[in-house]
Amino acid sequence: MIIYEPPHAATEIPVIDLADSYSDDIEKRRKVAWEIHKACVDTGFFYVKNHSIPQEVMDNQLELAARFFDLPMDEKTKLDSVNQDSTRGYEAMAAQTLDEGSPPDLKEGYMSSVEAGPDHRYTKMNVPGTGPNQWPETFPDFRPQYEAYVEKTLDLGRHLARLVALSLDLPEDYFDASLEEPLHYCRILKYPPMPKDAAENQLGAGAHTDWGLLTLLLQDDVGGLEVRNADGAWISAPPIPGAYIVNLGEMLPVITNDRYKATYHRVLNNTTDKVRYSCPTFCDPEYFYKVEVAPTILEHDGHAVHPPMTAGEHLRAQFEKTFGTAA
Ligand SMILES: O=C(O)CCC(=O)C(=O)O
Ligand SMILES: [Fe+2]
Repeated sequence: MIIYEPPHAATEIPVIDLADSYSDDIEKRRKVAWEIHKACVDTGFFYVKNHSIPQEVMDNQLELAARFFDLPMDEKTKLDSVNQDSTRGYEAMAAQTLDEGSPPDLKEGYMSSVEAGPDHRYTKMNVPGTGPNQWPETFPDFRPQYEAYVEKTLDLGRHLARLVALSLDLPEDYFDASLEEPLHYCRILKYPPMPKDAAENQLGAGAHTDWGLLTLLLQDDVGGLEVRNADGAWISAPPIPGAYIVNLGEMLPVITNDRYKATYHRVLNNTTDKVRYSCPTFCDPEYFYKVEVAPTILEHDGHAVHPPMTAGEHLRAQFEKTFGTAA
């Protein structure tokens, strides 16, 4: 049983070594899960090292991002996400405002999600916001490399979800079925150096929380990510070579009756002359999975703090909270 304790205000983000989490020895896996438990309660953010993704794969993905953003503008705008209603594709500079009421974010992006062609069950069931991805025709290597990268991060997401399950005294496979075909989103982002004439409170990415289950963030060596701790102070999440940053989305407070945090974060690219590239993968349960308080938590608390919703409804509600129902 997990008793509620108020979180400590973290001054730095913990680094969790995943090596033992791949062990056959359950006690070793539990120890790693306990580290994850503490990080989820205190910060909602942690680094993982000794994970399953080779350095070369990480480097190649950031290089792929740079090559994509170097495509001629008319090639990128052919893939503009505003051309269809599934939010997949190219996101022009300053097209998104993650912190409502702030000036637009100083970033350019591209996003892929579940490849839902005419035969996909989501298409047949008229799931909102679904559809095929938009891949650049003049860059044929892009799609296979991008898709292979997504698969690797989703595998890491599944592994981390097993540790999160253990960290909540749940069966290790608690999330497995929901993550067989995750409702994932994978983005590449390009942040130019912050311009001198940026508007007040105009950032690379405005302060926001993520919406789903787990986010796995790959960032280059430029830095600029900041995370808000339990005291409301912003602490920096500098690049650590070889490590991923993992953070919890808004589904985990629902599952844990608010024990685990979906933490605010933001990006400033304050270096004078370097572009920053990053690649977050949002690993979320499939559309119809019921996001609800976990049985171990319910047993202890006797009630659910948040109403249950399907993963799809939850993401839609988060989207509308951020962009309004008109979006
Ligand atoms: O680029 C980053 O470091 C963070 C991006 C992010 O927080 C997001 O896309 O949700
Ligand atoms: Fe985020």
